Amino acid sequence: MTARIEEFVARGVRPGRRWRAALRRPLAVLPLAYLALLVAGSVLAPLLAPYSPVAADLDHVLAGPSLSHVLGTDALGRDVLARLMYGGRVSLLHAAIVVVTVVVAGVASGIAAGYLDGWFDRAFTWVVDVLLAIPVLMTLLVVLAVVGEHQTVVMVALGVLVSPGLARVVRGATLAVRKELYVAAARVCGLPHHRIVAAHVLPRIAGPVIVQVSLLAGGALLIDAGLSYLGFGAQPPDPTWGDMIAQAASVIDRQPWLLVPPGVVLGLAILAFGLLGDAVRDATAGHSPLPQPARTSTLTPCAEPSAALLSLRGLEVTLAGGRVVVEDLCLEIGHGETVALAGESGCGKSITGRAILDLLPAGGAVTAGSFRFDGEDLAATGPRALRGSRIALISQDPVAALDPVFPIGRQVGELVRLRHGGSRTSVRQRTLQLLRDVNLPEEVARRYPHELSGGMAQRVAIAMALAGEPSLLIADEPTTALDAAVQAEVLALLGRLQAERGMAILLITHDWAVVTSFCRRAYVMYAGHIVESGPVEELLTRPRHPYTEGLLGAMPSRARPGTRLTAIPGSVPEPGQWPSGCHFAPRCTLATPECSAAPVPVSEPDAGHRTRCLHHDELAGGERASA
Ligand SMILES: Nc1ncnc2c1ncn2[C@@H]1O[C@H](COP(=O)(O)OP(=O)(O)OP(=O)(O)O)[C@@H](O)[C@H]1O
Repeated sequence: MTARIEEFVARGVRPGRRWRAALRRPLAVLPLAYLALLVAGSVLAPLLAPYSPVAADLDHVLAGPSLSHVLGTDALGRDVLARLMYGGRVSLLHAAIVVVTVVVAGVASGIAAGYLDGWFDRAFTWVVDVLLAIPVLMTLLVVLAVVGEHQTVVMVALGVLVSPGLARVVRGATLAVRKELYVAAARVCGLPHHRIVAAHVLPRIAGPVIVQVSLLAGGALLIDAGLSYLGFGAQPPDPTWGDMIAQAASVIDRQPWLLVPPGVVLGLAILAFGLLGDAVRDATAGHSPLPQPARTSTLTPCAEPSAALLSLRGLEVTLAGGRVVVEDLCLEIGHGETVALAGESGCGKSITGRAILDLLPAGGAVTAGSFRFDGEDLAATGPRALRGSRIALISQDPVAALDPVFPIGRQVGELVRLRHGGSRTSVRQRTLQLLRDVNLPEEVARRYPHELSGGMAQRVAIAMALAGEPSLLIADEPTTALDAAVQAEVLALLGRLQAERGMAILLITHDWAVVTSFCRRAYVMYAGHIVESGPVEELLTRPRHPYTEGLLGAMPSRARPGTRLTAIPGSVPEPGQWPSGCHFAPRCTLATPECSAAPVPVSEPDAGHRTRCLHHDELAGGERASA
């Protein structure tokens, strides 16, 4: 727990502060200043250089540093300082072309592959593997032989050849960020992909990208100098640093000093890029993502219309590896109704909620069933279009659903702007109103997620869910992580908002105390099946399934003084290990051979009260429950 809090704190350190602190260190200031000096000297060379880079002074060839030639002259009496400044224009421009190419080819493709996943990612991995197998230098020599005179093309080719390495890094970082709960939350809220990438993915991967790019920039300078040294670079009389080194090498026995200026300038430039990368790495340390992916679903057309807000019929959900985790699930929620989906851990409650939002784990899909929302059959489009606007989600871990690097006001405001548009002032007003609606003070807008308590974070999550004015809110264990007092406050808040806005709520929980205090109707789920459903009052007084009866028997609030709480023997079987027929049969005291012989049909012994039990008559009246 402590580690988790520390993780949140570390992740929540304000990025602006971290960057400013990192860039104030000498190891960042000095390289930055040096690179700025190089760029300024090169760009302003026509104004600042003391001589023309090609003006020969044959009376002063191979001269050492003097007042007239600060860095001396070369074999043709040309001023070394002037040639260094003009040479920087070519060398730095070439490095910039390589960097831009790498960023466009490597970063863009890496983000696309990591974010989109699926076939694009597979194709990307294949192409990157092929490109990585190509020897860079050999290929570059071939390019030089073909288009050697077009230095820009050569540099673009170099950029393309070295970009797969960066693309792989970017893909990995994006893949990790994509699995963060707050990215899933942003998708639930209906943010378009480009906005999610810009707001949540790019800031998180910027650190590793800048580190890689700074190292590549140094590498590009070195390769450019190498090519010039070999005579493949910009042709004389235009100076380049590599060409100056080559000329200095040819007269090293007569004037060794000539090697010093271009060698030192180039070496320090490469070192500066490396140090800058280190500073950025330090500035971005402490960001470690968590997993949680998603996939689309397929639905069949609804057989009959339904007046309910949400109607699921015969839903089957299969996860990666072909594991069926939800089977033949039927569920209805009326407009403005509060319904519970209750059951032990591992029964498939959360997966059902995620199927409704089309947010299943990678490899998961709805493999059978139909889905109708507000009279609309979603067989063709799936529920994705409803996310955020018509259906919203709040989860058990609200802090993880908030982006740690942005203040709350910005995160809520982003959704308000998306849903309602309008001026900055109106977005701000709506944002503050939403915070007030969930009983939070306005100053929370300036806070970061790690500065909130669990209850406050859950209120923020509720405010974000409300931004789209949804008709249905799926609340997945919204109070499990909170203490009893805060739990009651959050439930009271949900109840008030539900009454004020006429919003339906599907409350996923294993806590019967929450079900009884908050919901009118409940569905009881066991091992992928809905085993019983009906009004909460009836379920409490006359359970029609032994599983519901067992759960109620374990409720401390129903225990009689002097009696022991009852517990259901055994545990929920894993998907794939479900028994045939009734999934509960091995744990059931009423089980007979017929229970395991064939799938148990759903029957409706009382109006609106359904059960998947052959022996429900033996439970009717709650005799056993009260015995
Ligand atoms: N991301 C996932 N990858 C693989 N299997 C999963 C994943 N999420 C859930 N499952 C499996 O699906 C089944 C149902 O899980 P689900 O989370 O829906 O249960 P639950 O009833 O909501 O329990 P809990 O209250 O503990 O979340 C479990 O067997 C679980 O192991």
